Amino acid sequence: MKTERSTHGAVPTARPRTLAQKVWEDHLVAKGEDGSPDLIYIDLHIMHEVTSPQAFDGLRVAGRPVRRPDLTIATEDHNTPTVDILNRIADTTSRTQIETLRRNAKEFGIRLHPLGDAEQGIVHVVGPQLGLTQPGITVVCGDSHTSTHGAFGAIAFGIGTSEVEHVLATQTLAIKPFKTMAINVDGTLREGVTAKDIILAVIAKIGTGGGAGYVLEYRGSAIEALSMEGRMTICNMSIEAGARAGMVAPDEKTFAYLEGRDHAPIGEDWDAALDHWRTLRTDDDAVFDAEVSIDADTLEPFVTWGTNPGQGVSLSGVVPEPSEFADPNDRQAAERALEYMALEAGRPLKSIPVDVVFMGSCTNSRIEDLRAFTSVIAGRQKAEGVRVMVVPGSARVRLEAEAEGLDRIITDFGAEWRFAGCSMCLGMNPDQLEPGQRCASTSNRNFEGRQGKGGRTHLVSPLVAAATAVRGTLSSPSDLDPPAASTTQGTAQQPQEVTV
Ligand SMILES: CC(C)[C@H](C(=O)O)[C@@H](O)C(=O)O
Ligand code: SF4
Repeated sequence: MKTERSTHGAVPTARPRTLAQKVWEDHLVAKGEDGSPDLIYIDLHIMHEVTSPQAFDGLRVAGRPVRRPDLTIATEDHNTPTVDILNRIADTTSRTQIETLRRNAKEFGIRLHPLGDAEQGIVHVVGPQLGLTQPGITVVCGDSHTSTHGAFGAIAFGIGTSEVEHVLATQTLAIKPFKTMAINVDGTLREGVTAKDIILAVIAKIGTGGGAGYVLEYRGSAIEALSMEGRMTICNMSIEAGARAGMVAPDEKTFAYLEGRDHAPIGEDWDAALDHWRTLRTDDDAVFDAEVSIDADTLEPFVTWGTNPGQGVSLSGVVPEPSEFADPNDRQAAERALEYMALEAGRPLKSIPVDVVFMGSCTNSRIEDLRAFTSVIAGRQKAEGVRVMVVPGSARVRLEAEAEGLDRIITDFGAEWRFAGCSMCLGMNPDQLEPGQRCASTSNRNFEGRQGKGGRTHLVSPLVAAATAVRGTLSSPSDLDPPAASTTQGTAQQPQEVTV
């Protein structure tokens, strides 16, 4: 995809810059004067059925075409069922949303990956998988978790429906530059601790509003050690810390992930791209507007106990006492959350039983997430009475998982193996919790009713989700292992295990 903007680094500058500043300045069409927004060029616009209908209506009324259909791509994800996907969608609103997107894509010449297509899936899984998400580009979507794409060193953020219309019409966006915040995560993660635990710990530390107005740059040895999937998990949840965007500087892992993907540059273009991408790092002397540090060595698996993603603690801990919160608002929020979650302060988190385990969402539904999940459940049986749903992020992830035999591990375990989509991440499709049900979920939001009216959500990593599915109570894989002295699996200490 060739865009219309001038050469990379068009704004000559000697001052040390952060990664975000470099990418931003590289996309400036017009600099805003006196505090008014900048106009920036958008390289990639991804769309789904929920936030696009009014934007297309606006274009129709104005008689305007889409300026760059070739930089625009749509997929169906939120309203889609994850079983019987080729049947007529039963719910009228969902069906209308999907049919409207199909009509709009056809009328405006936009590439759409519908249900049943090999590239259909959650919008934030599809972009990277096709190699559309690349270092140094700008990515927007009418969806807050667009921050996911920042894992490649892109500036990627969610926009509202009127902005979607603006981007469709002009391929530009008027927006003020973000302030920059460094999130330094140094050290080595212990076994069983993952990217999801890092980001839950970051949000617990800075709060759900801590990142407001900033683009977060995750850096440090623990971030460098993560796979691209792990980096996507972290950037995905930047919005839950209040930030519109999160980024990781691209490195050899990024390039290796991209090479050979459908839309990755090839030949000389690849070499030229690499030369540019290698410049996309925060300069040594650059100064961030804010910095936060997290010690990776001491992190443990994390779990949320409340109704916002900042209300999280180590899984080995207890439900906190609201009076521990100094801020009266936090105290009140904790009281209300405990009531909604039907939990009492002081209760060990590992004693909490769940009804459902949801393994999916744009936070954790890529192939590596499924590998992590199945590595724990392989050869075991799910806890009795617990419903376990495994939903790949895209049709391609589903195919990959099946080629590796992961689907067999999942169904042998007693879990449901579904088709791709947002599924139980939010209550916009048939996959929902019943009122009062409690769920360990690998998704990113635990708001009241998020997974279905009256449902209760505990956000966890795929490893914790898997161990919880085995034991039926919030657990980490280390709870499943035999004592250190023994290496035998399926012994008397683990009656829940079934040897195959
Ligand atoms: C429906 C969509 C606008 C929304 C978002 O912006 O994030 C959804 O994806 C979510 O996760 O809540
Ligand atoms: S999976 Fe969840 S968070 Fe991601 S886009 Fe879909 S609804 Fe939003």
